[in-house]
Amino acid sequence: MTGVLAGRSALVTGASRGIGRGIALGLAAAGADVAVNWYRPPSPEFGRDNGADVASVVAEIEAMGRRAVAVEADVSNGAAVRAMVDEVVLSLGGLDVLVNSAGICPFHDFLTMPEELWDRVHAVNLRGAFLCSQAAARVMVDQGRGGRIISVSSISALVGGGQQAHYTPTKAGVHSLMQSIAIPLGPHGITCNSVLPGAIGTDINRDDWSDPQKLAYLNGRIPIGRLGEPDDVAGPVVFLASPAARYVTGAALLVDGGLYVNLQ
Ligand SMILES: NC(=O)C1=CN([C@@H]2O[C@H](COP(=O)(O)OP(=O)(O)OC[C@H]3O[C@@H](n4cnc5c(N)ncnc54)[C@H](O)[C@@H]3O)[C@@H](O)[C@H]2O)C=CC1
Ligand SMILES: C[C@H](O)[C@@H]1OC(=O)[C@H](O)[C@@H]1O
Repeated sequence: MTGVLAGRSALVTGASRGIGRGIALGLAAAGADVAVNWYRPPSPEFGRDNGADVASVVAEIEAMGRRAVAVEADVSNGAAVRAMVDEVVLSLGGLDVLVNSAGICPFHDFLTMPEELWDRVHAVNLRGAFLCSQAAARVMVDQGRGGRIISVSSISALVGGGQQAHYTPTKAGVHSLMQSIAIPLGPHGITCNSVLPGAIGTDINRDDWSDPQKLAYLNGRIPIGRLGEPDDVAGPVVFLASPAARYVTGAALLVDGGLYVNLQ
């Protein structure tokens, strides 16, 4: 889909690594200029510092001949999100595509789960998608040239996880958010959709997949025959961002190699 996004400006949250990084590179390969959101956690318990990672993503995008800008913000902080979107508009001259990819999943037992952990996972995954979507939509409406909002939900919007009682509701919520905002934004030519990745190899599941039995189980359930990679998610996101998807809104696209349908 080279060139289908030429002249468009995109913002990808959580783009310093993992799926967000893959999406940022995919959008740039399709012709978009890209703002790469990253986050510096207040302490290591909130995740690792992404300063070095984001510099390499910016460099890779610039090497493709596109403009790239790194924008730091905690997506759960409304003031920081609105300042980030203002900075993107100033740097790239507008905003046509938002991809909400920032997310966390600190695996935890249900019976001992602290309220604070529940709140943080919701703040980053769901409140963050709301804040970024609202700030971006305001810009898109003012610009008057339509737009695309795409959120990285999950197969976890459809199925449970024994260590994910805090996480799976946020992923169902993110998809529901896209459905609801598709209604007021449709008349402005702004489409709102979600992608639902299955099991994609990134930092978020590195510890969980260090159990060889779990890894073998997951591999065995995927009809396509392998775990996913960030680039597997980028293609469907580029499609949803492209003119070819102009009549797709409020939709959810499973990107899971068939994991969901393979019960037996
Ligand atoms: N890896 C997988 O199997 C799947 C992942 N997902 C979703 O994909 C998205 C990306 O996750 P991965 O790339 O897998 O994990 P990852 O851990 O590699 O990336 C997460 C990104 O979110 C950023 N982030 C975390 N907290 C943030 C905050 N408060 N503000 C801004 N950015 C923040 C991190 O800095 C990082 O760049 C998440 O929303 C996750 O829920 C969905 C389905 C499957
Ligand atoms: C973090 C998990 O391994 C991963 O995240 C998801 O959303 C998938 O459902 C997997 O559970």
